[in-house]
Amino acid sequence: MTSHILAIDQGTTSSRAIIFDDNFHIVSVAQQELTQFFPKSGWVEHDGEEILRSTLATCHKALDQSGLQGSDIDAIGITNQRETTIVWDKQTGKPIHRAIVWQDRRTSAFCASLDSWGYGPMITNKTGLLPDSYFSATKIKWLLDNVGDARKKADRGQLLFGTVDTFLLWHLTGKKIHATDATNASRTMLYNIHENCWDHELLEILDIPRAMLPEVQDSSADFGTTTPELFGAPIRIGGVAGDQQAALVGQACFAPGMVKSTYGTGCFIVLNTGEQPVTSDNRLLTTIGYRLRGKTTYALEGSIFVAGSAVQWMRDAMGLIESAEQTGELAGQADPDQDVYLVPAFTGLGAPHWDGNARGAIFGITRATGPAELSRAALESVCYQTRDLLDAMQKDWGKMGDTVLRVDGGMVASNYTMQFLADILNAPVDRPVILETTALGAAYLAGLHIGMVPSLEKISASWQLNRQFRPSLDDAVRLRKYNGWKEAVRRTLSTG
Ligand SMILES: Nc1ncnc2c1ncn2[C@@H]1O[C@H](COP(=O)(O)OP(=O)(O)O)[C@@H](O)[C@H]1O
Ligand SMILES: O=P(O)(O)OC[C@H](O)CO
Repeated sequence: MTSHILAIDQGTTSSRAIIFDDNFHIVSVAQQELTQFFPKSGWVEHDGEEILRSTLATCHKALDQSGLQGSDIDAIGITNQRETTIVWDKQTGKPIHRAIVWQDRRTSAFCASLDSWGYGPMITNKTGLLPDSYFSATKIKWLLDNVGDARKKADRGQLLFGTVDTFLLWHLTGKKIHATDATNASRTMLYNIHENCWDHELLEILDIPRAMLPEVQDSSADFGTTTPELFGAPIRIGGVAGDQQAALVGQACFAPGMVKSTYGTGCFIVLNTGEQPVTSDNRLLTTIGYRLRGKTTYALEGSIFVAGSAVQWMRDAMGLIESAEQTGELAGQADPDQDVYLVPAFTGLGAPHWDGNARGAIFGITRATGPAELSRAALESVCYQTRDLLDAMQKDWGKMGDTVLRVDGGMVASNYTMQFLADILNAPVDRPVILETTALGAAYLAGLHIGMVPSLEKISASWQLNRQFRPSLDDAVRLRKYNGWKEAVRRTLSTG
């Protein structure tokens, strides 16, 4: 009989559930968009209960569409938007506040203080990260300091913290399992990635009770079973990883030097650096790529906060397009003589600038500029930022000469964007057959745990190319365009 794995991919834009068969072919997909709340400039929130509801709804829908029962599913793998912070009441399971999303900048000033108090190098040494509001730690502190009697309750052990994986695990297992995996833990700015444990000094500085934190497991491990009433039968949960690390697994980037870039709401480039963590001199993050059988594989990561969300902004806030797909077609019609640049610093700029105070800007508009030029500028901005990060990685890692970038995520459906990416990088870009690599990675992790996937080698052998985009832009044009981008960024930085 065929085996099946249900992958839950709880992303920033939407919750998705995907059922894979034992050849890791997709059997069914269900998706539900998530409400985005922007209560103040630079603040971004989600409703934790909506995250749970939409996740369960998509799981049920994927099961219905496939004609399968809960008892036909051998294991669940969970992957999630990372850093997004939920604090909930242990008794009721209800969040004490909306989830503070990874993009939220409300703790920027406090992070700048951490830096000015001299904690920056210690934080980087221990966690591989920089003191930035992107990560969970200062979001937890904000919740404890600003929500009613949260601090008192936390001190009494009545509150729990989790990233989205942990919150889902808690509810899927009937409030039994309070756990996360090493990849998610490595994004909290509270986890010592070298010693593989929560760091007491950081917890003390941020005044966060240790008892709120989940147990940290391998990415492929026993995460408990779902309560029988949810899907009609208990299902084992065998894999958990943050979405960017799950994509690293789904893209089979297992050898040091292999690199993937995922274009969803944001864009995240992750380079496998093997068993040794590499410290960046160029403001990239050192993070955990995956932890299997107690062995940690490290990665260097560059994080861009706005990728597909620039396209969403064009659609929802500006009303310039009706659907995301339209941007590619419009970009192809844009006037080649107009050098229009969009720097989408809607919530600051991530790597390698880390400027939380920068805000978006458009340069080079004339009376003739319209939706076509703006669409092109939005799509190209993602490619320029990828080049910024790969240049930084090249400096840190130094061995990226013939690296081929493996891409995935919603935005890589755009041929225009992928061709421009290859052009501006002057390097090939490989798009795989399965674009749902994040979910695929979570399914592989669950499959490894239950023995359905024998080895990482087997995963590598299964990776299939859909299309390779090869650079075809004239060198002089590439240089002119990229220099124009760098100038646009320079003028956008809050320090500039
Ligand atoms: N054809 C397309 N062209 C450009 N952008 C696209 C296209 N299709 C989807 N997107 C963008 O990709 C994002 C969705 O990607 P997805 O991987 O589902 O995101 P997430 O995992 O962050 O929820 C959206 O922001 C959307 O605007
Ligand atoms: O939801 P995504 O796919 O944009 O990913 C969000 C990242 O995990 C944030 O670090």
